[in-house]
Amino acid sequence: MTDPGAPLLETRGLSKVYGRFTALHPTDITVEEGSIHGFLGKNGAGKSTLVKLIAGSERPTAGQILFRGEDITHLPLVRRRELGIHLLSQHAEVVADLSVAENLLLPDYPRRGPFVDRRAMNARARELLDRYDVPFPVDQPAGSLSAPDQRRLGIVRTLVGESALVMLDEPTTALSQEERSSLFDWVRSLNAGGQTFVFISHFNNEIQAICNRATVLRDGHVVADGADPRTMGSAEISELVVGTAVDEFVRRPRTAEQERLVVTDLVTEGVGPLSFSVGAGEIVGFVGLPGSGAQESARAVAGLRPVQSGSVVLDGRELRLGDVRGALDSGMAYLTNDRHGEGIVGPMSVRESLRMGNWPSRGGLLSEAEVTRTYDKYHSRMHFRVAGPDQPIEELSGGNQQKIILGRLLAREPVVLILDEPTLGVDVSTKEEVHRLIDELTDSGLAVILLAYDTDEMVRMVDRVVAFTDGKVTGELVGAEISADAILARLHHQSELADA
Ligand SMILES: Nc1ncnc2c1ncn2[C@@H]1O[C@H](COP(=O)(O)OP(=O)(O)OP(=O)(O)O)[C@@H](O)[C@H]1O
Repeated sequence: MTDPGAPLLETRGLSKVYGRFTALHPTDITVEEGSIHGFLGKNGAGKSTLVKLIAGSERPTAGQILFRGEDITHLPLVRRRELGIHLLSQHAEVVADLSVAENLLLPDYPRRGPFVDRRAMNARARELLDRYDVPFPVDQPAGSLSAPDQRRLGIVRTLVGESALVMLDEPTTALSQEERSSLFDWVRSLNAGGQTFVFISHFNNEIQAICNRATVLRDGHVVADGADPRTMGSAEISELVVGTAVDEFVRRPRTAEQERLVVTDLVTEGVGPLSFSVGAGEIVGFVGLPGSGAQESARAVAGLRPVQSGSVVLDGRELRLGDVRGALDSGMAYLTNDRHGEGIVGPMSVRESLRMGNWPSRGGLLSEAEVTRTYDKYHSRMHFRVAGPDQPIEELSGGNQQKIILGRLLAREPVVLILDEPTLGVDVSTKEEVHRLIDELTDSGLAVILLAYDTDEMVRMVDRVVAFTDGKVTGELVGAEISADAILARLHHQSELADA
């Protein structure tokens, strides 16, 4: 039985302390039945901690959780799932080599004697997917689905059986604009059917588009509960989240006087030949759909993809193709948009993580003082919310991990920086600080390639846009030609070409 507007979930004095660090101070919030409730806050504010406590994957230090008025604080995760409380966490991934049906019904497969009854399992999965209007074949490996489809599969999984409250922790990370809006349409239609959601995002426009309630956390404290974000402007939301007004950084466009990176006729695994260049001090935005060559060429230039032919010249020197180490040693730095797959060594401390692979030495010995200097420098610029320099990086919140990985690349003092979604999961105020930092570095000649789904971010940061279609460079926008509409029109034009 649902009762729209009634309290579905309440926390009373709920808190979480890790060692000497308080991630969540005693918290009282209410999530109403039938709402889409946003949890907002800067990196490390305590949003993931709160949803993990509600889901039961972390135990609270003190306080209570009430679900439909019943105290569930001491129920284990599986019992809460049976009540219909589910969490799709930040890095919830499907099991790539299990089929869609296996992922969906894991671990309760229908059995015939000791064996899994595949026919019954597939039929049950089909019925579930049909119910939510999701058209995947049930027997294909889940890993072959696109990123948003994997997200959808994750969500349908939370809806199997009893489902009352689905919490989505940054579900739009790495999704394109189109993929985001289709995910939103779907969440809205489920919500219209009575499903309650908690939604975490660093994008104000997503919060405004989808949430009808919001709770704002700051440094582990609730600073607002129950506000309706649809009635608020983006600047107002940012101010509530950060505590002060947030100035959007807009770069003064520059024209490069000297080429730094020149790529000619590059062919990499079915993409190309591609030719482009980036000047000293220039920021160039790469725009293109998957398979267009935008991301592929960026990865190939950094040595992360095999290259069949072509040349990459950095400051007049030809690089060996497909050689990551060589590219790195020549001053090329690449920020991945898959920080979990490529960027993190879990137990290493924050301080060490910033100099990993780039250890400073003094007289042949590791210079601890220099490692500390690097920490101090980026800590003050990027506002890591950490317990201290020796905290293991795996304990940090998602956005703080992203900042450490970016700091590590900058500490290498590269001459070419390739950034794939640099502010992924980074909060509104730090995003602006990251933009300022990159802008300053271009003053000393750093050449930057930027890939970003957020077109507003691109418009504010780049001097030039290079558009890719079907493995070729197909256009360029410069100066006043650069706008969100012009960039989207390029992308749209490309999808029309792809459909034709
Ligand atoms: N296992 C842990 N041990 C120690 N500290 C932790 C642990 N897990 C989380 N923290 C700390 O608790 C704080 C809150 O983290 P949380 O993941 O809830 O932040 P968040 O608001 O979700 O941030 P983000 O937007 O970056 O994902 C962070 O400062 C984090 O370092």
